[in-house]
Amino acid sequence: MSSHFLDPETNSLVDPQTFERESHDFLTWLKSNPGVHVSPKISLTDLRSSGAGRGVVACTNIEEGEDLFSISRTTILSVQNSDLRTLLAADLDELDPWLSLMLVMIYEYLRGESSKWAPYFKILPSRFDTLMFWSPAELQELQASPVIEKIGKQGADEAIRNKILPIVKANPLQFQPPNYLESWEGEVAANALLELAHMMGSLIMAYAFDIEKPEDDDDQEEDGGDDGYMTDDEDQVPKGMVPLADLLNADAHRNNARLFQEEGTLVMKAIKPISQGEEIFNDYGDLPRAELLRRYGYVTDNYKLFDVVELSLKEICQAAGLEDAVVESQPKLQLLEEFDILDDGYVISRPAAENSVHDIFSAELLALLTILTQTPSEFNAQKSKNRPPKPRLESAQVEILQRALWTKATYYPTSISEDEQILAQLPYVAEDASSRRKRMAVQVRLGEKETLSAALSMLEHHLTQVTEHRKRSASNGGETRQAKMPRV
Ligand SMILES: C[S@@+](CC[C@H](N)C(=O)[O-])C[C@H]1O[C@@H](n2cnc3c(N)ncnc32)[C@H](O)[C@@H]1O
Repeated sequence: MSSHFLDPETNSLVDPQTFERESHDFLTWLKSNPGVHVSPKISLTDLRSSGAGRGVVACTNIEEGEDLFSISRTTILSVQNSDLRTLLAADLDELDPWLSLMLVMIYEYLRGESSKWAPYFKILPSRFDTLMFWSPAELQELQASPVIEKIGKQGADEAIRNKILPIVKANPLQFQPPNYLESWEGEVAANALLELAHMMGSLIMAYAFDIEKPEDDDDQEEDGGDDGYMTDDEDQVPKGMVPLADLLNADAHRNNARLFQEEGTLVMKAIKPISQGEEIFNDYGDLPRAELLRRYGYVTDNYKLFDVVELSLKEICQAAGLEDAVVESQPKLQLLEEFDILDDGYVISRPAAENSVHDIFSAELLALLTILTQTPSEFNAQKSKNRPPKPRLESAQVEILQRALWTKATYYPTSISEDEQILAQLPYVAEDASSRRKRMAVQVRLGEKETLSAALSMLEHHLTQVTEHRKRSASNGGETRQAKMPRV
């Protein structure tokens, strides 16, 4: 059973009756807001026994296209709708969408019952399994997964200390310290704020929606941003907490509802017929399980097909025998950089039966491998053509890729079969955080190893095809070379 829904007073699991009552109070509050409509065909349900917290289910059959609920824009917990917007406008304007919503949520949370969103906060979790909260020992279970580098805890801590704490300290009237603190001064208070800010940051990451201006018409999925809580420039869209819309769990295969952003309201509609008793699912996108874990703190096998393995530029350069991967000292890398096709890392998706090498190994990766295998005279010719190399995947490129993938596999201390055995011994739904997290870590690292292994098998098969083609071509006097070369 998930321990996310704890009674803040007793720190013990909220009992089912209290859980039900909080759901009921939340819905009563929500429906009391102007412009909010909730279909009587849906209800909130307790899914803690399957590790999924609260969820939304159909109480009766629902047709495709039916409105499940609509939430007026004024009910969204956002910078726009909070009084803090008028009280501290200048401070809020200085912050990016993540930090400004974080500050607003801290403000509203500290107001307790005086906040318009008090009944909403009561049903939101205060504990998370997102990677931000894992101990070093728990993170170690992820082994060589690159997701560890993306957690961004240090950057988030710094942003909170440097940007949020000074505003909170300077405005004690707006941000009343909790009872156990006299003021926001000192390290104990700073740590308490850090904890509160991380709670809000994690809620934004796993619950918030990008809120489009009414005139934009693209539908939005929930977006957890990039590394840490902070985001790239392109992800500067205002964010908001949309009550009820964020109580839908997600499932890559069973997605049956979507949030449509209309002029004055956001409407959740059924995108498929939904049968009585069925859970109503959103979709968080095609996320590898490592990302699902980082942003949402859970994994399910339904996201297995999106697993990836990542090779860094450095790992590929090493496999190609280069001394380093410093662009300034490597003319081949420089050339790719000039054409804007050099990356720090390359993502390799989990191969499916219908995939060709072309689907799994990107054109940018193949261009890198191609240039790395060019002889000095080929490279000079390439430079004088002033064109990026045509991506190839023949034996020379395959060899580098195989070497890089084999080396990568050695960074994971356990094998696929060992992980399968470990997984078989771990409880499916664990009450304690450490076994729950261990299970998820093993699922993630196992998925990456399976992806590595499948990519290697695919390369092996491709190499056989390339070799056979060469032999056939040689015995035919080279005539079939262009016509039958395996596609890359
Ligand atoms: C947007 S909220 C959904 C509502 C959430 N279940 C709750 O009780 O507040 C996202 C969180 O729900 C949980 N979740 C979503 N989909 C899930 C699933 N298919 N299985 C288990 N947990 C899920 C994860 O903890 C995730 O961070």
